[in-house]
Amino acid sequence: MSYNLAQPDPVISISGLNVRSARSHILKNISLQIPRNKVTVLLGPSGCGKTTLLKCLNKLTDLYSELTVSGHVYIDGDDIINTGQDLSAIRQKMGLLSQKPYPLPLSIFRNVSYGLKIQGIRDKNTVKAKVEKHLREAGLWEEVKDRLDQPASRLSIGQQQRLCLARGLAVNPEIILADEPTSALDPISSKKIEQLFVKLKKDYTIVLVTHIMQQASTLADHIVFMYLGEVIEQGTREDIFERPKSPVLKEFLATGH
Ligand SMILES: Nc1ncnc2c1ncn2[C@@H]1O[C@H](COP(=O)(O)OP(=O)(O)OP(=O)(O)O)[C@@H](O)[C@H]1O
Repeated sequence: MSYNLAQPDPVISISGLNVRSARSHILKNISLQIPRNKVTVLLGPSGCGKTTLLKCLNKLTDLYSELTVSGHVYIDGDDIINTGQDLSAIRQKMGLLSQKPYPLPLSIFRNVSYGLKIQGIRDKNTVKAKVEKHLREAGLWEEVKDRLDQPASRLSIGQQQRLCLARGLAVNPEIILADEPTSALDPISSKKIEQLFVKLKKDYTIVLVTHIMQQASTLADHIVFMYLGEVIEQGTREDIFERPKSPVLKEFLATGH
């Protein structure tokens, strides 16, 4: 499957992005476009900067005073790196899924309604309908519909990860950022998350960090291969897996690191 990488309206456009710590140059002059309603996979060996790049997209880098970020990250045309814009408004555009699920210490229902509250939705019937909608989107409704008032902590880890996805979707994001979201999950739960991503890209733009090649080759529309803080190659999965150009990508495909 091929598509035009140079979309007229990429949801995220990055140019000249650099991240430095006192000791190292972590991201080196990254320029990249992330297409709308596609799955973009950030692929590369451990330590190449995938998570740092993901953190730049929702300004989580602000939490690390040791990091200096320069350059531009445009989300829907707004440069979030050089803006006085309210951070929570920027972050509301994005749902974040991390390696391990972190449900709130609340019931299953309230984990999802929490996201609705953030948006000021309080009408009881609307909240109920939206909680069901997002649990369905996250493929969890059938498993939890009879125990919505139970603590989220009683769910399996795979179910908790889908609950966190539902909670993220309840904030009505445009973009889902996922940092190795299946790394703590068993193969069946991992498969479920992968299948959800394929469905969700119809309505959301997904940026997924993984070093699992199988996952990249099943899910990705667009793959960005990173190495030592640089984008080395990007393209469709055919470009990356069948026609790799650079020696480091060839080596990574052959050895996994
Ligand atoms: N807050 C920080 N301070 C200093 N160095 C950092 C910081 N965060 C990340 N780094 C360094 O930046 C480099 C890239 O880290 P990052 O976590 O982005 O890599 P990654 O590709 O996601 O790796 P992995 O696949 O192992 O999670 C690493 O060398 C890491 O030690």
